[in-house]
Amino acid sequence: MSLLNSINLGHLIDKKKIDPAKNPNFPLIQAGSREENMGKSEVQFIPIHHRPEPNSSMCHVQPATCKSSSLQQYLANGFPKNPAGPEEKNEEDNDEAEKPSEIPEGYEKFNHQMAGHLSGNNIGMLKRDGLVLKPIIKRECGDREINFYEQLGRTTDKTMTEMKNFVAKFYGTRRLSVEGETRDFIALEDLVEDFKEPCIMDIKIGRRTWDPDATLEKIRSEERKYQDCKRDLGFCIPGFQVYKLSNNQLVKQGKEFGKSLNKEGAEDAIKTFLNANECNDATAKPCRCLIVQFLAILWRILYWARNQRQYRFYSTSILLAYDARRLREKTKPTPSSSPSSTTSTPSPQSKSDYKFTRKGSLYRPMSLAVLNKNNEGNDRIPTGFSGQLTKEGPILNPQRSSTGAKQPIDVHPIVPSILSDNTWSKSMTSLKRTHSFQNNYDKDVQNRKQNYLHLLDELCDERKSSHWAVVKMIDFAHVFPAENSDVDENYLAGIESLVRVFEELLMESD
Ligand SMILES: Nc1ncnc2c1ncn2[C@@H]1O[C@H](COP(=O)(O)OP(=O)(O)OP(=O)(O)O)[C@@H](O)[C@H]1O
Ligand SMILES: O=P(O)(O)O[C@@H]1[C@@H](O)[C@H](OP(=O)(O)O)[C@@H](OP(=O)(O)O)[C@@H](O)[C@H]1OP(=O)(O)O
Repeated sequence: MSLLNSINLGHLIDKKKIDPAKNPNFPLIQAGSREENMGKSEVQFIPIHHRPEPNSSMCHVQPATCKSSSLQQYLANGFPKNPAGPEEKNEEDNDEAEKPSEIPEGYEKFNHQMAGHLSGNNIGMLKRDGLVLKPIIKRECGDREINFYEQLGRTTDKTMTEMKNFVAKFYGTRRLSVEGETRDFIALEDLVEDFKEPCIMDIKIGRRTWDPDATLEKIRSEERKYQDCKRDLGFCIPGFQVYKLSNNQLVKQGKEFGKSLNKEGAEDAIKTFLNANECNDATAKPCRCLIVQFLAILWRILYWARNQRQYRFYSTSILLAYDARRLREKTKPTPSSSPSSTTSTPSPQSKSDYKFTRKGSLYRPMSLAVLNKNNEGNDRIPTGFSGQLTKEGPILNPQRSSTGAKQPIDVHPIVPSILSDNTWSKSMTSLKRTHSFQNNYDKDVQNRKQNYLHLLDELCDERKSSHWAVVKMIDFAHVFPAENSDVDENYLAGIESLVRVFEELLMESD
């Protein structure tokens, strides 16, 4: 049996007997077999989207002067250009300075790589026809990642099938001649292909970022990096870029910046990424519509991570991306929202009456109770949420009829008339109800998925149906089979923490 097959059949054999640390070849493919596989995979058809490149003039705009602390300044406007390193250069500089001489015909350099390896003379990932091509630098890492995508493609397991929703589509491998050398690449769906002004953040999940095969030296080097952030948040930020709405500048931050961040710095970086950290505007708030789009998927990944027991996801990342063009449209002041508008008469029960007031994390039962109760202790929005959160997720109350008799939970809640015109409230109601981690999750959530997506569409844009934010799991170079059937606590803790950060941003959002 090939080693590849032994992984595929991992759930049928006694996993306790598999100790990757004691099987240095596991899960490598036997010498030669990968070579044969390389280049054989066929490209599936992907439509080519012709779209204008982001306006290059955006990169010319100089950062606005900021009077706040230097970290704030860097977060808002980027580090000064030199001598800070290549990641602080703007996109145009990168094109100028690193123009690759020998990119194969028909391919382009992929300019939106936030982290990860470069090959040869600064050529990192390539792109073509809606695909990105990730260079295989270390054979064993490449083989592991390819194996993982192949297993995922074949899986019939329910939890792993669910995972396919969170992963870029895999299109096999490519062998290309780059700079006179033959190199192998992994072909993946380009997750930011459709974005006009792609804002992208790579968030590496887990306190532990080394795998069971790591040498002592590798363990030590990983433990030294992103120390504060990994310790306090269970994730770190190797890189991001953002098109700043305030000054139309593209800001890029790389590994060295990420390594300098502590918990507060990382949270600020996330706000910067969300265009919610304007140095000249202390009142800048995250866009609720954007946060909801991210959270909707992050919650599903959280639920998935609570269930998956087959793999250990070391050093994988969550890729967050959105289109600043759409955010700009969304945040444009409309006549009715303009303070000078004479036609907008505030309703006696305006949105602020329903503003969530909360201290601390949604993961504390008390804070959830506060979130959901008004001053009289009654349910603010009849979500059926009890105010109690177990490790398995929120507990829903059986509904009571006017006679006090318990009713089954209404899966199509009637939104009170006061809220019926408020898409946000409807979506929150739906989101909180679908954010059930009880056993009824699948039945409840999956059955109402269409309705739920519809609400999100409505929330994001009345006219356009497509979402403009993406959340995907990427980088499976260090995925190993689980040695026991426990959850991947390291991964789960990182995702829980990331969800918590976004839930807190949701409470701050406008
Ligand atoms: N499918 C994709 N679509 C768009 N961009 C992607 C995709 N996959 C990866 N990227 C971009 O490429 C970067 C590097 O990807 P990835 O982490 O997979 O590479 P790597 O070389 O394995 O990284 P590392 O050194 O952290 O192991 C990501 O930060 C992201 O910006
Ligand atoms: O050293 P860096 O700049 O932090 O980047 C590392 C590095 O690329 C490392 O490769 P290697 O030095 O161990 O060969 C990567 O490890 P893997 O190839 O095993 O994944 C790390 O992932 C990089 O770390 P990071 O991107 O988190 O800074």
